[in-house]
Amino acid sequence: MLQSWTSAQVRAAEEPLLAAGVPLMQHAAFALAGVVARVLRERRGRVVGGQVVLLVGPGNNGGDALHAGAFLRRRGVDVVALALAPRVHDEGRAALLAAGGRVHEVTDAVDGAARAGRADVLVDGILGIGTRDGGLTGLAGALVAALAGGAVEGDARGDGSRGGVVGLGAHGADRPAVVAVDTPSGIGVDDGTVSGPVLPADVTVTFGGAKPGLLIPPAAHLVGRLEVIDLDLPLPDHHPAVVRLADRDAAALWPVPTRSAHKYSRGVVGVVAGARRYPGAAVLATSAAVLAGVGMVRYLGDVADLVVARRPEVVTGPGRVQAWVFGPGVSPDDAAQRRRIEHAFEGVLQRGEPAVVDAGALELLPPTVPTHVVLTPHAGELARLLTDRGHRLTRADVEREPLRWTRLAHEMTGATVLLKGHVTLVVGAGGAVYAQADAPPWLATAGAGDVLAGLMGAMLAGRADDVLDDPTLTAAVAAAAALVHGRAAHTANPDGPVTARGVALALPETIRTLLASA
Ligand SMILES: NC(=O)C1=CN([C@@H]2O[C@H](COP(=O)(O)OP(=O)(O)OC[C@H]3O[C@@H](n4cnc5c(N)ncnc54)[C@H](OP(=O)(O)O)[C@@H]3O)[C@@H](O)[C@H]2O)[C@@H](O)CC1
Ligand SMILES: Nc1ncnc2c1ncn2[C@@H]1O[C@H](COP(=O)(O)OP(=O)(O)O)[C@@H](O)[C@H]1O
Ligand SMILES: [K+]
Repeated sequence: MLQSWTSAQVRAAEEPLLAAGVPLMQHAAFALAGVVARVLRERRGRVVGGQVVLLVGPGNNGGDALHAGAFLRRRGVDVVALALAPRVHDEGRAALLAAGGRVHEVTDAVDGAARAGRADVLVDGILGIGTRDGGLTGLAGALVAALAGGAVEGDARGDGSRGGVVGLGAHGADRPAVVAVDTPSGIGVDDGTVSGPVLPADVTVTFGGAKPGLLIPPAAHLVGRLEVIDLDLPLPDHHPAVVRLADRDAAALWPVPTRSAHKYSRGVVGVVAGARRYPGAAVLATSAAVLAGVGMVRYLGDVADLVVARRPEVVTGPGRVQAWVFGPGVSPDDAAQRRRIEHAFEGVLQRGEPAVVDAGALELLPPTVPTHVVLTPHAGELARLLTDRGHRLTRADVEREPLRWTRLAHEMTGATVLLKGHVTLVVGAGGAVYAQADAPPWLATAGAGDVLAGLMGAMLAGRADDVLDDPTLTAAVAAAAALVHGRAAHTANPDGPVTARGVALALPETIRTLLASA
């Protein structure tokens, strides 16, 4: 499990250690230097003679970079610090100079970007957890915009004149590798927002514990490989701000049948999905539930013949269920499906049956529901859900601030809310937040959401009693389902195209491997 803490939580945790004289910056800088040396070795085969440029801001983040530069200098690395503020960390600056490094005061963004572009490794020590709202501005902003965007020199100067391209470009062995100190500078450290230029990192070396913005999009896309340096900070272990589950966490949440299990004790999942116009969604959702392993799958809808032809294990017609899946391939103006879902919601509200509410069923949601109801919108559906409740939003608004709007949807509806995307966010009881990044982009394909809904329904059916006993469990189960879904896409076809059906078919093998790894 990867846990993360807000800037305020990290500051509170470091306070007693700093008061006791623990040299946290030295520890952080030493570890940072180790990572930079490793990156130099990966790129050039050796550390000695490597060219490192430090981008140094006004605070302790810059101090980390300067001290790391001093350590690297002693290992024979050529280190130049580009000071991007009138004053940089005094001790760090002195340490770098004493070790034979150089400090260059930058006054011109284009000149700074040109110097930075020549490095083997660029260390981004402009801002860390001291970042105020608004992202990078001024000289640092212009320099990073030039580097990150491949901007034309004149653009970076802001004077309209044209010159050579100084940007890093998207790829290429010639561009410097970027190592971010604590966070890529300029991101919203606590919420993952990006409101100005940010240098995308190849590696982010974060201290004490991860920060929420490193896990939440859009900033999460700029982090590269994340390395967490443990500084033994007394962080509130039971109250991380955002969590990312690992395989073993998902395995521990999986409903594994005991020897005495029978099909009813393992759980029945009821699926209200599909229509004559969208029959495939019913097949995919029921298939995923069957293949994820559940006592029984009960299908309610108009395409029962097709579902049974494709999945003979499925039973049709009403009866008892332990958990529901509502909505894949359902249009809210389909009167028969609407009636079935509204009727089933009575069980959800009265008997506490957990439910996954997807696609067309999102529009049939009662005003408020318990947390054992999981909404699974994509960004467009979340925008519509909140617009219907008085917040006019577009898909782009949701993509800019996914945590904010997922949280609001949880607060307004009471449901556990899972926002689908490259990073899948879940906000549940008590405001717990999960951010899963397990899926390849190949998973962005029609029907993949139907598979997620069916798979999650199977998990909830298997743990229906536990979910009722422990309201916090629903969000964890939803996050685990997202993890398994992403892993199944990798299993279906590592690094290549996948179909939703292929992802469903990969579930048994994925779950077996997951349980074996625990
Ligand atoms: N926690 C730990 O355990 C450890 C933490 N360590 C390190 O300390 C780092 C935090 O250092 P920090 O507190 O000095 O803040 P930092 O991010 O360097 O920036 C502060 C300066 O930036 C300025 N500024 C802010 N926003 C701005 C903006 N948008 N645009 C322009 N300027 C802006 C701000 O100005 P002000 O708000 O004061 O006006 C202030 O001058 C942390 O990330 C980690 O690297 C390690 O050394 C040891 C272990
Ligand atoms: N860029 C991406 N990278 C990885 N997974 C993605 C990406 N975009 C979407 N996904 C995943 O693909 C699935 C798509 O679901 P959804 O949008 O509901 O499609 P459908 O309704 O066609 O089934 C979700 O699980 C989502 O998390
Ligand atoms: K930084």
